[in-house]
Amino acid sequence: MLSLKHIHKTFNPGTVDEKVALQEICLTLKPGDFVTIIGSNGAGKSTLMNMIAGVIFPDGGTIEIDGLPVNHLAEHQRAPLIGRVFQDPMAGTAPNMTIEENLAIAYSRDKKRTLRKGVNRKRRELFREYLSSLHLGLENRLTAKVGLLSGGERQALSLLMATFTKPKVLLLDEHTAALDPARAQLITELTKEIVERSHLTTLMVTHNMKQAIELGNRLIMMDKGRIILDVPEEEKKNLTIDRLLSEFERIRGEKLANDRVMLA
Ligand SMILES: Nc1ncnc2c1ncn2[C@@H]1O[C@H](COP(=O)(O)OP(=O)(O)OP(=O)(O)O)[C@@H](O)[C@H]1O
Repeated sequence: MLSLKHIHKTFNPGTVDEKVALQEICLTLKPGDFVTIIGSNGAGKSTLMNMIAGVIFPDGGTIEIDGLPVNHLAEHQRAPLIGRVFQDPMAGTAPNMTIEENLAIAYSRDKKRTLRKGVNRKRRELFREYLSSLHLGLENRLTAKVGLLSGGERQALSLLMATFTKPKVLLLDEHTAALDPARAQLITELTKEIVERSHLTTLMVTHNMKQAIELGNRLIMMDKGRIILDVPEEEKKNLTIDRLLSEFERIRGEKLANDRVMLA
């Protein structure tokens, strides 16, 4: 479903600011795989997500989504294939538009131009049904401006919008990190529910090791632009934070000096 082969990226090559962000990344996800990604600051996690989304392009290597080579497709050309939720709850929705208008945009993402009709009665019913799956009562607030929603409500809506059209790949970029613990837990549970229900192929970046262990069927750890650990489903079931930390120490020969990663 998602295949990355020998991906390299160096920012500002040949200058004093040269930075190798990704090196020799090879990663294949089967349909329905839910992979969590952890790693220290600057490990290359966001660069990897941006590369899959088409925000930045690799210097070398190939990216395929659902068998389609996408290396040279721009972000908007890949958009029908990809759902993405960012850390900032404000990032995925338009604050001055209503809930139903936001949903209408998400709904039309993979439709032909002729089918883009905005909101009608049939769609409103569909939106209500989808919103009620969030258990937040948003189905009764279809005409409320999104800017009025709380951070947690808005992130739940972003998640719904990103997954509405069942994208080939779902990218979750620390999407619970900006929420208080209760809201983060709610969004974590919704994520699990939606990903499982729609069998979505998912990559989730998180700094929370507990969350990385609990969610998904595979875990990868990145460091200095490389994948340094890839834990498959069976091993992941017995994984603990202590084991992850000692694996990091074993591979790197040093302790993981990163408070944000330790927060779990
Ligand atoms: N546009 C850019 N120009 C120059 N350097 C960049 C750019 N984007 C990222 N980098 C550098 O590439 C490296 C990888 O950054 P990236 O944001 O992917 O790390 P990350 O694992 O997401 O880190 P964090 O957990 O801190 O968000 C870092 O050293 C970063 O400074």
